[in-house]
Amino acid sequence: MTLFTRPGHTEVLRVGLTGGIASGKSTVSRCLTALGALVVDADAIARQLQEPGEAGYEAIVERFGPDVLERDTRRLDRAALAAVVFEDAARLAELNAIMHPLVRAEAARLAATVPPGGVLVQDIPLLVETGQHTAMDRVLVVEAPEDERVRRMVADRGMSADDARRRIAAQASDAERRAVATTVFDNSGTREDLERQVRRWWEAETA
Ligand SMILES: CC(C)(COP(=O)(O)OP(=O)(O)OC[C@H]1O[C@@H](n2cnc3c(N)ncnc32)[C@H](O)[C@@H]1O)[C@@H](O)C(=O)NCCC(=O)NCCS
Ligand SMILES: Nc1ncnc2c1ncn2[C@@H]1O[C@H](COP(=O)(O)OP(=O)(O)OP(=O)(O)O)[C@@H](O)[C@H]1O
Repeated sequence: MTLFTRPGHTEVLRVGLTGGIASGKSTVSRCLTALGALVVDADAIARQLQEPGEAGYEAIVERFGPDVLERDTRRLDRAALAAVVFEDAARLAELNAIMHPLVRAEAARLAATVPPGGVLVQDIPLLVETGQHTAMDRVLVVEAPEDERVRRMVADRGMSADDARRRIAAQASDAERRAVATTVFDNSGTREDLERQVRRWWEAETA
């Protein structure tokens, strides 16, 4: 995919993309990738760092013990770890303290590959919670009604409604994200509606 460079600009436009779980961030990032942005996905980096032998995996096993591994494969049992951390704020803070510095370092390495005048989009679910919005030129927030997000998590990811609500409770609120947004995308309609909002934003920023 060729990266877009803004005519007449040499500086990189740094864009933070966030939203609550299952709000539609991946849909927005796919659209921005197709338009020519470099999208750096914090969830994908975190998962990669949790592969056996990687730094995140090693630190998690040391801190959380073998109960968070699948017995046969020795890979991280994501559901088991999620059950532990989304029930207990102190354990979630321990996991965040392990993962966030590692994710930031890898994200910075990838971000450095954007060309002058390019558009860098950092897709960070916890952008506001981790204070990283202050380093961005723009902050894009995707919103969808909470009940609809819970419905999507239950239907598409096999989560229980209680698990879905616990995960929402571990994140900032829509109001907290909205307070730092430069643009809010409304994903209460169709995917096409959402993509139309993204294209409109892109055209205004890159004209
Ligand atoms: C707890 C884990 C094992 C659950 O894995 P699972 O496959 O179920 O979820 P996945 O990683 O795909 O994340 C899905 C969504 O959950 C939410 N979420 C993930 N981690 C966190 C967290 N620490 N706090 C609040 N919400 C979170 C985000 O909205 C994210 O988009 C995993 O999310 C994890 O290791 N999280 C810690 C690292 C982290 O903070 N990642 C978020 C961005 S850096
Ligand atoms: N407008 C929409 N209408 C119907 N389904 C949608 C819409 N937008 C997104 N979805 C579906 O809802 C789910 C969540 O969307 P998506 O994966 O884009 O959210 P996300 O914010 O990236 O989630 P996560 O926080 O877990 O990374 C997906 O299964 C997606 O296909």
